Amino acid sequence: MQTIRTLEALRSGIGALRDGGASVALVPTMGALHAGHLALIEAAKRPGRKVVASIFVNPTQFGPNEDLSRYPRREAADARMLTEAGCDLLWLPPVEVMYPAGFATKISVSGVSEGLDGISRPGHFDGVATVVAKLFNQVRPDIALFGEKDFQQLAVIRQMVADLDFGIEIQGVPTQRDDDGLALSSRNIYLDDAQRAAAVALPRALGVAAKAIARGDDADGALASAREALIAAGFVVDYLELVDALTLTPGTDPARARRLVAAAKIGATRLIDNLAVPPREHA
Ligand SMILES: Nc1ncnc2c1ncn2[C@@H]1O[C@H](COP(=O)(O)OP(=O)(O)OP(=O)(O)O)[C@@H](O)[C@H]1O
Ligand SMILES: CC(C)(CO)[C@@H](O)C(=O)[O-]
Ligand code: BAL
Repeated sequence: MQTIRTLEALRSGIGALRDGGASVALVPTMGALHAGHLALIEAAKRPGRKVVASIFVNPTQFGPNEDLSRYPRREAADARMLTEAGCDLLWLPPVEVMYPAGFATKISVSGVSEGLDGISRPGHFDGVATVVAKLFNQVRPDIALFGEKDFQQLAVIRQMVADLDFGIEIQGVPTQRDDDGLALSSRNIYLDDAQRAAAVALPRALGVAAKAIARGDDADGALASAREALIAAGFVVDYLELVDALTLTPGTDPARARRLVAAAKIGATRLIDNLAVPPREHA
């Protein structure tokens, strides 16, 4: 696997990968890789397709009081994991390559980016959309893969790609979880043992609520119980909502696919998770 840090080398590296007619898949990440990221690499692999991963801790998607400075950085271990996983090229741009002096453009996706994390993390999705658009223009992949763990991010990117005619296929990959159900996340390393043990309440509460709502129980009651379970486990709940899986607006129509989405803090660590609530037949 080649590790590349300049745009010139990236251009020739991608050109070499495409030699002979291969297509290119891109897996954008912020590094500190875990099995969730490797599932994206695995899902990207196909005969006749080369896999490019990017690692860039994007400053513009972090709020002023967020964890940019302490976000885990483990370049060498990440490169080893990607090599073993069969990745063909690692794009590791320095911050001055992504945001040279005078950089002045912002991509802002309205609608799907406005609720949920869009409220709690103002400017976050502008930062994500802008850096992903840059990564798309730099790598020019045929397909890009993103995790469903960041469900709203996936919706924002799908909207941007459709609106701006990127012509890139976007594939969502199901959330990979630890044995007890906690979604894998680079931020899980911030949790101490007691917090890690308590964190399992998040997928559990979502699981109980999703089942109740799917069988037709009162959704507001199920959401309230889930919030109470999180508080009892020591979380401060940011949001726990039932939304339409496509528009991310309140999910009141049981005949449509819905998603339970949550963000909650345990200590200083903010975790997110979500679960599908399938449409009810004959609803
Ligand atoms: N558990 C997971 N299952 C599937 N995909 C995942 C998982 N965790 C992260 N991803 C995906 O990997 C890509 C890169 O994510 P990122 O590098 O931010 O990792 P992360 O674990 O989500 O980090 P963070 O803890 O900062 O949210 C995103 O598309 C994200 O949705
Ligand atoms: C998509 C992404 C790489 C953009 O910085 C980031 O938000 C992430 O890792 O999910
Ligand atoms: N995994 C999404 C990136 C972020 O939280 O900033």
